[in-house]
Amino acid sequence: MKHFFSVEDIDNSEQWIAEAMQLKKSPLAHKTLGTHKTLGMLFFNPSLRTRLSTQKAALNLGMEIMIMNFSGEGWTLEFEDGIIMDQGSSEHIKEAAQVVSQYCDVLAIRSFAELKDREEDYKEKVLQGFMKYATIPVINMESATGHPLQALTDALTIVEHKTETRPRVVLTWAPHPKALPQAVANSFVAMMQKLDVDFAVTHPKGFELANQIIKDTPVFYDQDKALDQADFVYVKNWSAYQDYGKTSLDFDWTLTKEKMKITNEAFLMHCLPVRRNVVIADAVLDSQQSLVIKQALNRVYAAQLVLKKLLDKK
Ligand SMILES: NCCC[C@H](NC(=O)CCC(=O)O)C(=O)O
Ligand SMILES: NC(=O)OP(=O)(O)O
Repeated sequence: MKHFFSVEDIDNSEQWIAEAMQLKKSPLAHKTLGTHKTLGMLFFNPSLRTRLSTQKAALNLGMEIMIMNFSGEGWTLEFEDGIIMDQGSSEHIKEAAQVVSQYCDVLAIRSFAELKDREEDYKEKVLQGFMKYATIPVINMESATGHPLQALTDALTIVEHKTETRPRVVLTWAPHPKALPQAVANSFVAMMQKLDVDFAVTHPKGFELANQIIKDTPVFYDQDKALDQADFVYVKNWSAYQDYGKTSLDFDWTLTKEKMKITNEAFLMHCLPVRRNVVIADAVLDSQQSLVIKQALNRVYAAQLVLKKLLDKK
C-alpha cells in the first residue's frame, strides 16, 4: 500500500480487522515505531473525530504531529496543469505537495465534495493531486467521494458486536437540511461488499448511489421492508448522485423507535456528527442499541492501523 486512499487499499479485510482489534487491546505496543516521524494533517473542512482520533493514533505510535487548517489559513491552491495563474489561486499543488513532503513522513488530508459539479468531485483533484506530487504516503481523512477510515472503523465495530455468523446490515438514507456528500455511504457500501454480511441499502427514489459503487447490492425503496430482521442499522444522509447535490427533508425516513421495532433488536450506527430528531430520533440515539460513541472510539484504532502499516514500510 503506497497511499491509503480508498477501501480498495484494504487488501485483506479480515486480517486488518483482527490487527485493529489487537491495537485496541494494546494501543501502546508500538510506542517507538513513530519516533522522530511526523504526521502532517491538512484540513480543508471541519472535523472533530477524524482530527482527534488520528492525532491520538499518531501519539500512540510515538509520532509528532503538525496540523494545518487549509481553508482560510492556507494559500488557495491550483490543481490544473499548464494553467496561467492570473486568477484567484496563489500556489500550485505541485509545489505545495513537494514542500509539505519535506517536513513530514506521512500526510493526511480532508477535502470534501463541493457538490456543484459531479464530474469535478469524482475526479478527486485534491487527494489525487497530493498523491501525485507528494513524495510521502498520503491518507484520506474523507475526500470528495470516500471516507475509508470511517468504513474500516465501521467494519471493526460490526465484527466486534455481531452475534450471528452472517449478520444483516442495512444502510438507510435519512433526511437532512444540508446537501451532504456521498463519501461516507460510498465507502460503507464498498466495505460491506468485502465482509461476510447480508447487506442491503434503502433510500427514497432519486437518491441512488453510483452504479459502480452499488454493484449487485440489493436496494429497497421501502425502508420498512429493508429494516425487517436487520441486526445493524447504519443511518446516513447523502445528497443525490443523479440530480447531483439535491437534498430532501423527508421526515418519513427519520430513524425512530417505531422503525427500530421492525429490526432484530438491531444495533444503531452513525459516523457522527448527527442532527438529532432529523436523522435519528433522540429515543434511538440514547438507547442501549446505539453504538455511535463506541464507533467513534474505534476511529483511533482504524487510524492507528493505517499509520502503522505505512510506517512499517518505511
Ligand atoms: N465525517 C463525517 C461526516 C461529514 C459530513 N457531514 C456533515 O458535513 C454534517 C454537517 C451538518 O450536519 O451540518 C458528511 O456527511 O460527509
Ligand atoms: N465521523 C467523522 O469523520 O467525524 P468528523 O467529521 O467529526 O471528523
